[in-house]
Amino acid sequence: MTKPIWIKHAKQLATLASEVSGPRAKEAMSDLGLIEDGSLWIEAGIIQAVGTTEELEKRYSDKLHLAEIINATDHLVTPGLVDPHTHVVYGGSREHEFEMRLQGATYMDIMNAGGGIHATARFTREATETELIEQTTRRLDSFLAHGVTTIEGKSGYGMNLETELKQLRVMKKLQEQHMIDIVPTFMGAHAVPPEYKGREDEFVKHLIEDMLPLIAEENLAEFNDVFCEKGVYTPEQSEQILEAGKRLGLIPKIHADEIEPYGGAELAAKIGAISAEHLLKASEEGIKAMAKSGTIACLLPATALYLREEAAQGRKMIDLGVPVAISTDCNPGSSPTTSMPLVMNLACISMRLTPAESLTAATYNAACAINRQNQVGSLEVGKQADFVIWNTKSYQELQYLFGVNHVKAVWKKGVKVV
Ligand SMILES: N=CN[C@@H](CCC(=O)O)C(=O)O
Ligand SMILES: [Zn+2]
Repeated sequence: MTKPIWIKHAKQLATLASEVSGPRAKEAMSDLGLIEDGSLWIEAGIIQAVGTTEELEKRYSDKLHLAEIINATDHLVTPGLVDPHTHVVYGGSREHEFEMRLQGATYMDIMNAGGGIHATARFTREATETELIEQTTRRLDSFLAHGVTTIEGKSGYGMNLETELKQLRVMKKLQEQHMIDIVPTFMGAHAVPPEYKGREDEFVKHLIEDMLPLIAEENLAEFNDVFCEKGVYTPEQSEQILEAGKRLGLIPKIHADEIEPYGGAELAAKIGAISAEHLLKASEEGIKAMAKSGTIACLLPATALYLREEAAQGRKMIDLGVPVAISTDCNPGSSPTTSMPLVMNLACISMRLTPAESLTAATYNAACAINRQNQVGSLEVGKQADFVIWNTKSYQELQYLFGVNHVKAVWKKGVKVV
């Protein structure tokens, strides 16, 4: 039997526990469930008790001598960060596009000329499963090193059945091999594959009739995502794809209003998507509709910065009642990063979230965006013992010190992994 683990004397223990159930909006995003001189008791990878050090010392007085004791004096302890939107499984690299964009080419110019998502699809179609596992493992290690213990991962760099299946199977294998938890999303509608150019509706039909049923039958994904954008998939096509997924039990997500306002936020609210992603150009009506439907805004400030675009209106969304989550969007084109701490900094700097809101967006609300709020995202009895000990004294200091990795230690399911 493994020893119990006692984390004690955390200067600040941000539990993220709250009376509010479900995604947090408005003031609820500021409630971090803080405990000064906080303590956690863990057995078999699961949190058994949360409280002050004094409380847990009394409660477990007859077991203290059996425990592995971790002294977190002077440190902030938070839940393991959750990244609810990544394209982590891909082949190749696109550094030359970075230079093209610096010289004035836009993201869509590059994609329409056969680069962008299409370039990564060519690399990913060619890569073997073993190569993809090797490349992705390096990124997963980097996520853990930055305090991220659960991520979502999307397919979408195949856009043919064979490669979409390959990406999803790679995620399944990595889920077994790696300490990080990966929650899979099917995104066959990430772009229109070149072999279907001019025959978009035929591809939509193929995706609905041939791809989605197989993905669902093999239980390879929990979510279904579409790039709803001018020149990619129309709101009508997106709706058809997402409704077809719903009928098979796949929960809808939408890449919405990233480049142009296109009714994506409105569509997310209409079809009951769990989250809408990007939203840089979302309309006020769309934001209000999302607040009403409780759709989570999954905001990606590192992507906006990398594309040198104005960030999404995170402050306004929270004020209007939309629950906000944040993510790296880790992908080889518009956000090649695994740093959620940087994303938390950017959420404050470029979207004017408060430090407390930013932490909620990167933990509990992020877990809600991938339907894992009962397992991770907060430090509560019965949940996985996924947590980070930071080299800062407070969450305020963590958000203030910019662009540096302050991770001291990362624990996943009660095991120290960093
Ligand atoms: N915008 C669409 N898809 C990804 C980028 C994919 C890529 O450029 O490879 C995103 O969420 O940012
Ligand atoms: Zn994305």
